[in-house]
Amino acid sequence: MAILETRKLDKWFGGLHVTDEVDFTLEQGEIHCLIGPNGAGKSTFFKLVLGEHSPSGGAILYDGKDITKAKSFERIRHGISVKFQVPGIFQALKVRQNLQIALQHHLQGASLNEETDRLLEFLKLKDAENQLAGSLSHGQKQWLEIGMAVALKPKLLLLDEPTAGMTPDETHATGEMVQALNAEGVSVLAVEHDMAFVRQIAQKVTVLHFGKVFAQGTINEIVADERVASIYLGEVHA
Ligand SMILES: Nc1ncnc2c1ncn2[C@@H]1O[C@H](COP(=O)(O)OP(=O)(O)OP(=O)(O)O)[C@@H](O)[C@H]1O
Repeated sequence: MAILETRKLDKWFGGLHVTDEVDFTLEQGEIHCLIGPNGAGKSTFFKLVLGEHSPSGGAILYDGKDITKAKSFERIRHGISVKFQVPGIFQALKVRQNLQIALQHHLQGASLNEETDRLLEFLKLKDAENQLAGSLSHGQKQWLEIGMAVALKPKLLLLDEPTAGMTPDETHATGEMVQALNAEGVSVLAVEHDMAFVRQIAQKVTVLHFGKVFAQGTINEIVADERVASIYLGEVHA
């Protein structure tokens, strides 16, 4: 069963066709990566799924329900959570306080503390729990941001370039976190440029090009596809 489906999803910005009749399916329990050259429309697709842009046409279904016209906060309440490229953490608060702000939406008292501890361990931030979030390294900030998204107990986690600016070790550790979340039942849609990361986590890959679905398959199928290689070299036009 699909947790997320788009049908002929369309978005124009003025005369620019940025999302072009995209039919996309993300199965329940899947880790699905969205790749494509700069300007392919990946972030726009994300924002359409989140309700930050309204589509020019087509439909978005989440867990079998039509959410095309639902507000962003309603989508989040139904279990869609997102980590954007730019950390949205509270820099002047401690790491622990950041997580508690997100967790207190559904937890209080002892269980709030227990879950904060569990999440700190999971994010490899236990030693940094009393540091101000603004003083964390770039990679640690990204993990805290993932933690803030995970704290909302999503069924579908959207990750926009979660490993941007990370070292290879941090990238690998992030992949392990995503896989652990997935093992707990979270479906994941990630926009990512780092192909090592995509290879590590993706069960399915969709390639966008000029706003259209250009190719879909396993990572091995995608890297073996010469047409996909050529769009990154700017040789193929839709
Ligand atoms: N709010 C907007 N208004 C007008 N044009 C926009 C807007 N947002 C994005 N675009 C344009 O839409 C196209 C797709 O942009 P988008 O950010 O979705 O691509 P992307 O695949 O995420 O790119 P990147 O990998 O560089 O982040 C680009 O040409 C961009 O300039």
